[in-house]
Amino acid sequence: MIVVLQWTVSAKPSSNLDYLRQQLFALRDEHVNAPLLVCLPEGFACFDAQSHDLMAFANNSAPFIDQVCQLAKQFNVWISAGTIPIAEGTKYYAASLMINQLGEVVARYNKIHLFDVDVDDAKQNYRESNTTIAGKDLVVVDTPFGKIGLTVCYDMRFPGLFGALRALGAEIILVPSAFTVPTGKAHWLPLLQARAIENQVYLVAAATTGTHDNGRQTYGHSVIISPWGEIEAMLGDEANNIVYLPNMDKLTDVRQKMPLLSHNQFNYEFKHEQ
Ligand SMILES: O=C(O)CNC(=O)[C@H](CS)NC(=O)CCC(=O)C(=O)O
Repeated sequence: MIVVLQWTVSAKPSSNLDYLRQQLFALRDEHVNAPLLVCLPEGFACFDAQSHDLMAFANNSAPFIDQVCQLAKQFNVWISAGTIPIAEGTKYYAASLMINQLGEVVARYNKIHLFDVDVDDAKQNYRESNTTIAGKDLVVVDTPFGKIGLTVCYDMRFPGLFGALRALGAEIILVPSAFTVPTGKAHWLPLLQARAIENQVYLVAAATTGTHDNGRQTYGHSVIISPWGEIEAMLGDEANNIVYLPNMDKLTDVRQKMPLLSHNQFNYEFKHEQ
């Protein structure tokens, strides 16, 4: 089973851990026997805090990561740990960790495409690269749920990344997100549906939602989309969860009937810009 947790992520890491712990308790009562992959939003550790606070957290995020790992072990679940800032020098990576049910970090993807964009909302100018280092490596990780490709939020606008993950064997692609409201209204679903359809993968997008501590708003609408592009489950802008069992036979069927990977005549190249 895939579980998506959507909530209004706080700037306070301990509040976010408390929320995660509460949800894991509730899930354990409801889904005792099924193996669970619990997907958390982008920025779920420490959302949009003042930049010096975020940098301080990023410099010492290991204890927080340990606590998330302990929760995975305690509740016997896999956790897609949305993004956690992990410092290198004076900036940090927006790292998406995959943690197994033993509490081990089995994969780490650093967000590749950084959101340096002007948006018509209250914040207006997003310059993620001021604080964040762009990742360079593609990650597909073997799990009991399938082969999972890792991406983050703004990455969803770059089909080359998703095509490359599919070519590496991805069956499910995760897109933990913190979308703006105007871009979400305009693009969220069509982008995710296109990425699912063209790559014939399940797409799982866990998003943060609502008005955050500093007044910034995010779009919510966490969603799971099938390899045929169907919206299998979607939330609104309230805090809520999705619990969903993907059907891998359906994925195989879609790929067999329309073999896009072998028909594709184009390759994208990954340009390392730095
Ligand atoms: O800042 C944090 O704490 C967490 N990270 C984010 O909120 C990131 C970087 S500012 N947001 C996005 O990538 C939005 C993309 C988007 O909205 C679009 O592509 O339209």
